[in-house]
Amino acid sequence: MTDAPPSTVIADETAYAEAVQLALDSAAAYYADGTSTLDDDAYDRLVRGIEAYEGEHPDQVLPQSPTGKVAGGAVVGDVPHTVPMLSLDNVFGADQLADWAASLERRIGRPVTAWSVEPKLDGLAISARYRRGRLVQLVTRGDGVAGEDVSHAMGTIVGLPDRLADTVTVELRGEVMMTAAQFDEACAKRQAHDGTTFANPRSAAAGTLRTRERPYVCELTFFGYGALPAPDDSSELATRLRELPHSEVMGWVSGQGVQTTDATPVAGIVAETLEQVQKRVDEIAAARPELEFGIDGIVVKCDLAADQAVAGFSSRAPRWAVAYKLPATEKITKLVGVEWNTGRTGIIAPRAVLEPVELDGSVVTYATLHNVADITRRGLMLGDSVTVYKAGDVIPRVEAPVVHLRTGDEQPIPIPSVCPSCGDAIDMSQERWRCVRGRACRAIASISYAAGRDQLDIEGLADNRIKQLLDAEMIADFADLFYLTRDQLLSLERMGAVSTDNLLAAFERAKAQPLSRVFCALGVRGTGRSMSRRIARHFGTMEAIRAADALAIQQVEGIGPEKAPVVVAELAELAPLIDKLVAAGVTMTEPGVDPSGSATSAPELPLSGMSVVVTGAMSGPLEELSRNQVNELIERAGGKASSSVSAKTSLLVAGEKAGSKRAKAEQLQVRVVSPEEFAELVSEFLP
Ligand SMILES: NC(=O)c1ccc[n+]([C@@H]2O[C@H](COP(=O)([O-])OP(=O)(O)OC[C@H]3O[C@@H](n4cnc5c(N)ncnc54)[C@H](O)[C@@H]3O)[C@@H](O)[C@H]2O)c1
Ligand SMILES: [Zn+2]
Repeated sequence: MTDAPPSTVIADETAYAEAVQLALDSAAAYYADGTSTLDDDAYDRLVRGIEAYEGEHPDQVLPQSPTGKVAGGAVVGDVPHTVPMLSLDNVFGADQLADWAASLERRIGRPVTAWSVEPKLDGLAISARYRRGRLVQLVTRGDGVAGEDVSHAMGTIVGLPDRLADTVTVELRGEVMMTAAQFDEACAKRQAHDGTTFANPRSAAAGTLRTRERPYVCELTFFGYGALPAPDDSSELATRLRELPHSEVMGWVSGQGVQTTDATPVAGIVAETLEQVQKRVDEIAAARPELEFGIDGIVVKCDLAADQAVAGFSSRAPRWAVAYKLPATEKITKLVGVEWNTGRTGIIAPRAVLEPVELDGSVVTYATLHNVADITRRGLMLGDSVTVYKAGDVIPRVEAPVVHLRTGDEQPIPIPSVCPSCGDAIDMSQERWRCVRGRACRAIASISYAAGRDQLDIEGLADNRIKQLLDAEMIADFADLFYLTRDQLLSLERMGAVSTDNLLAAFERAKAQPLSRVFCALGVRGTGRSMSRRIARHFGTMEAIRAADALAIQQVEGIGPEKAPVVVAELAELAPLIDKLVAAGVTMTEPGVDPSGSATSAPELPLSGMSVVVTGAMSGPLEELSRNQVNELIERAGGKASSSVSAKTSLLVAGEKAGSKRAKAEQLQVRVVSPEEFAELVSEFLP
């Protein structure tokens, strides 16, 4: 988080004028009712682009440009502020913070010994005017000089009392926002009223604060971050507020019964050194995903009134404070689909498929939608532009549709009427839908997968047979199959002696499958057939795989730092199952791999170092093999099975009806062999 994020590239004067107009329109919508078409990241990139263009073409700067103005110059007000309500300058990382602090200390001519460090609340600034202890007026920030009267919102803002503890005359400044719970409720109310919703808590707060007449009332939250006496007030309190350190002013504010962030995990602190400031910045950033309200950075202020007074203000922002920005946690993207999955416990959960979007350091393609109620409560539709939230390690979630970006082409989201995994009924009595089979539902799918042709290849074990065995509680997972007795199987309905013996023989054959298939049967997330083969060939034994930590697992080609810990964690979870497999005598080694686990490409193997592609119909000794089995054969013989022909391909095995891959191989002068020739080459590895 050290560098400033990128900016929009502006090519010429026309593009510049368009960019300025877009920034003005967006900011006007953003501060008015939160209906901007841009997310914050896009807006910030745009403004940085405008700034960069203006730096290079100072003669072309338009008077209405948003740069250097409070609220991007897009807002006006008619209630003058007693003291301007300004913006904050930004820093992006520790180095920039240190530069800012150094220049501030040069300006005031002494080191700053006390820094106040607070969260930057992501809402709307408001000035709350109290006269003799009574709340008399609420004013928005506006253009910084004058704001808009929003006194109608009095009484709907938690944390902003009608009366203070003392009969004092004072102006409180702070942020109006919505907590996650308030946002949910606001969405539900609006959904019930006009079938639409708010895009995110900040725009819900903006819309709610500024709308005078709404048939429904939404609750807001206030957090104070400053108190100002009137400039001409010379009372004892006014003098005290002017002279106290910021942190003590905030103590006084909360003593008046006004909410501050004091009781939250991101309470303001006073730091003596920049190291301590940075430590608190990191703590606040780490706490962000769990907060009940949005923050978009950390505000660092000179705590001492004397330092603030000497530092003063620029026309746009105080010089004694700075915003340490955190990466955006929310973006607008498209909802392209909804998938339904039944989880381990039988819970049926929808998952949003998104147009990929970069968020807080990773690309997000899927996001949680929690449950059906969540979809209806938000009135989500397929094709909607949606706000997606992700911070740190939290699972990304779809916050809401951006209703004002609808085109009319949006479609209702299909809701399943039966369990997507087993086809049985859905228990809809709770908000979280469940398959009526509960945990057993997942078991059917995972056992059926393990028994599949490309895994343990257990012939004669159809899904209804698996259901029967689960219902009779003879098995709970696929390892239990290897413990079934002849008598148990015979006791099942529609199960004769012949099928019983066939099934038992299939179980015996399954025990002899190589490690790569046994591993694949485990169904570890992200490890399909070819990945399982790679893992098996890399480690050689199940013991070695189980002993591997994330770093060791990452040595396998194709497993990155994100996937490795998942594999390790899932294997740990599967330990009891694997133990049962071991005890049942299932094969736990990979043929042809040195048990030390190292050698995967011994030079004496016929295909070592070769990338082999197979296409067309197999014939001769390969005729009976599935494509997966041919691929296994290639890897046993030391080669790498690949699915497409490229310049890196060493060999194409082309059967009849080979088609385009053959043409491409010829064009690239890749060696082409028939299935028979290939069988000859790898004869000692044939199954
Ligand atoms: N999506 C859009 O179209 C769009 C348009 C305009 C602005 N924006 C977003 O708004 C941001 C600029 O917002 P801004 O001009 O309201 O604020 P700012 O970034 O200039 O910061 C100043 C504001 O910080 C707030 N604040 C929060 N916690 C505070 C604390 N502890 N102490 C002091 N102040 C605190 C106050 O409201 C203050 O007015 C941009 O970075 C952009 O992301 C988005
Ligand atoms: Zn089910």
